[in-house]
Amino acid sequence: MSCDQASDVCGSKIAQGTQRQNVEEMSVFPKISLKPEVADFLKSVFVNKEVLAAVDHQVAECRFQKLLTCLSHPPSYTCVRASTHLAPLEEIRHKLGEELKKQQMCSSSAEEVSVQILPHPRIPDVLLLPVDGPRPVEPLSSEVVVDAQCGSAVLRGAHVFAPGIVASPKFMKTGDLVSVFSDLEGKCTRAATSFQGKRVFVGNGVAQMDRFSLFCTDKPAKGIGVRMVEPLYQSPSFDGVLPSLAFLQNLPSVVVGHVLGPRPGERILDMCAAPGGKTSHIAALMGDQGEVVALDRIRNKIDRIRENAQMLHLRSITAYCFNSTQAVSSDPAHTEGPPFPPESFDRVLLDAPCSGLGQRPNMGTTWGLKEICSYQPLQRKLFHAAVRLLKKGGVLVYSTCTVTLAENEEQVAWALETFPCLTLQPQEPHIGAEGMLGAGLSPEQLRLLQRFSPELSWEQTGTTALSRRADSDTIGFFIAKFLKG
Ligand SMILES: C[S@@+](CC[C@H](N)C(=O)[O-])C[C@H]1O[C@@H](n2cnc3c(N)ncnc32)[C@H](O)[C@@H]1O
Repeated sequence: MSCDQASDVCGSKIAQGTQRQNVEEMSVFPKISLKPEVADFLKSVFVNKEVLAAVDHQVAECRFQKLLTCLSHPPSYTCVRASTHLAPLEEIRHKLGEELKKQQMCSSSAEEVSVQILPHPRIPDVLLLPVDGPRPVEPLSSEVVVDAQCGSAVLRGAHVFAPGIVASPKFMKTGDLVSVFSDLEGKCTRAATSFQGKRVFVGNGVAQMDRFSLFCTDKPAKGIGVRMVEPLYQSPSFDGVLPSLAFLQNLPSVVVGHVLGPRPGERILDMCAAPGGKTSHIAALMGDQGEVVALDRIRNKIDRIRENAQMLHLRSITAYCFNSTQAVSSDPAHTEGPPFPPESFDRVLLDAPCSGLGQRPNMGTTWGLKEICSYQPLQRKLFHAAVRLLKKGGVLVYSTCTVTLAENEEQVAWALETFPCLTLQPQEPHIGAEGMLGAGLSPEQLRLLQRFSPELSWEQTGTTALSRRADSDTIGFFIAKFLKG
């Protein structure tokens, strides 16, 4: 079934004319490009037996097709976590508005930049900035090609950084107006002068360096390579804007901190912490009173955790490079650094390494099924350590930024069976959808889970109230909260 056909099937549920118009308006990019084996696997997730017992085959297929479409598009809001441990929300909102106005004045397309900043109606430290797009921008004849990661960053408001550029016109000079294209499959040869492969247009900008500085010197080029003046999706660039007060973070990630519910004076473990977005949120929610232990296996990522803690003036965070699967010690006297004795922590966050298939915008991945399916065993090893390190009566939050059942609902079903001491808990706030059918969980259990599923509201984007749209048009994400009895 084609995407249009799938849309038509869903259209029977709502006003069809409006829906078709919105789907077309929003679908400026092709669906996320996946290896056929990965596309088949994902389809089997969204069109599974339990789902088919509850809804029509075409409805399930439609949800899957919409997922593929919305993954390649950016969410419609930029989410900023405000440092309310340092200043009141209104003050931060005002300062941010002033800073972004200054940015506007420096931009050549000043009048087009939106500075609307909305407080989230239910989350006290969230500010939302609507993303304007897709805008009617015409491509030019001069083309710069960037890698897919850089292309995704541009769609979320960034300028083009020089290391992301893979091709440029032969005689490109500083100040030239250029169109920027994202190389979807990573097939463009570095330093090429043109590229005809699979690519998408992400906007127009002004070259900040010539071709020679990009490709013909010994030193790798640094800094902004193209300053975007007409991005397809317009949202402010946060590079260096109020670094201690405004932290860019996806909305579901901010929800994780609140769901964990840390209290001043507690001892908290963040098992997979880098770059420290959630670690710093936890410390801020505790008013920097207590101890937040942050572990990550990758040494150079530990510096990022420390830098973020310093930038946000948080002293209660201690970061260690450590493999969290080994974080339980048999020596009860060893309490300083990792490994720790069992039952050392009041709350544990397991924001697990995952296949990342909820990230947006993501125009394509070259990963095969082997990579996509490699995370479940690692997540289970980490889960074992998490449960042992948690005190009785303590809270464990498990989260991922992916959409598979294997890494989400199936992990919950496995955890409930493996650890009889765990019970699922309600989440506050609960602004996402409930868990997905397919892992044998009961309706009550599914209601306790929080799955951010942008595909569920994709066609309603044009008509839904702003705050509801911000809650639903997010990255794909999953949260489960357990109590250890
Ligand atoms: C989803 S990211 C964490 C994002 C982070 N919680 C945040 O909000 O900024 C997963 C992290 O797990 C780390 N990781 C993977 N395996 C690990 C292990 N065995 N022990 C500790 N960290 C691990 C990765 O290096 C990666 O930084």
